[in-house]
Amino acid sequence: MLNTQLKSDIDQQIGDDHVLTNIATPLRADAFELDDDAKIEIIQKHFKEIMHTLGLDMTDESLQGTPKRVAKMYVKELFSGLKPENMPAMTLFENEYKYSEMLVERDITFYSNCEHHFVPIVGKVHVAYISSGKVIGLSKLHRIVNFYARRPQVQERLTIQIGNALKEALGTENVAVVVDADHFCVSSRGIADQSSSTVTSYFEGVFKNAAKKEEFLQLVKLKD
Ligand SMILES: Nc1nc2c(ncn2[C@@H]2O[C@H](COP(=O)(O)OP(=O)(O)OP(=O)(O)O)[C@@H](O)[C@H]2O)c(=O)[nH]1
Ligand SMILES: [Zn+2]
Repeated sequence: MLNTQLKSDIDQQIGDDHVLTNIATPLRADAFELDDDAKIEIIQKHFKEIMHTLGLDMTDESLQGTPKRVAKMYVKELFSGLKPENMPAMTLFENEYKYSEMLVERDITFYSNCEHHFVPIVGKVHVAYISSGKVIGLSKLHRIVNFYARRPQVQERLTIQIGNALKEALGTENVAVVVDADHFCVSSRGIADQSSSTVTSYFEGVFKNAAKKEEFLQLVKLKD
């Protein structure tokens, strides 16, 4: 039930100013008309063409399997989070202990891909929430992060999608997210800076309050 709601609503949320903020990944209406096998078949064909165009000998034994491998990896792994049915099921529990402080799950490792260059974004996500009566299985926090990471992404959208999904799943406004990531489009090409990282944040509910924000940042040790 909750999951159905998540699937249908999660990409469109009412923002702070009650303006509809569209943070949906831009997908066409017919995005899921083809099944995974059909997508793999088509991507494989096109990827083989790309490799051929680069001048690679596609009869070479080591290269032959690459188009299929890449196609499968795109559909089943790297971009599996495009498919709403891959949204993780949420396990919620009663907050039996009446724990009322923030819960922080820090250093959640994620692997995503930049939608501008299709090269990796690798980083850590730190999330926090304050229970409104329900608590969530800790692994589900990781699964939500990974679901949205498994899409072609920009970091700003990834951050908001994770935050909105947590708010929806937990039925609370009190959610914070910080994403700290290395973009290979910045480090391995282009400007080729290997030492910078990109930090984005999402603070809703009580986390807009300076003291709560500070407490969260202290707990994830982003400060000092
Ligand atoms: N805001 C934002 N920008 C990103 C993200 N990932 C990559 N970019 C940037 O998107 C831009 C892509 O736009 P272009 O300037 O057209 O691309 P480009 O010519 O390859 O740019 P260079 O990287 O400067 O060579 C680059 O500046 C990237 O650094 C992200 O998650 N968020
Ligand atoms: Zn990029």
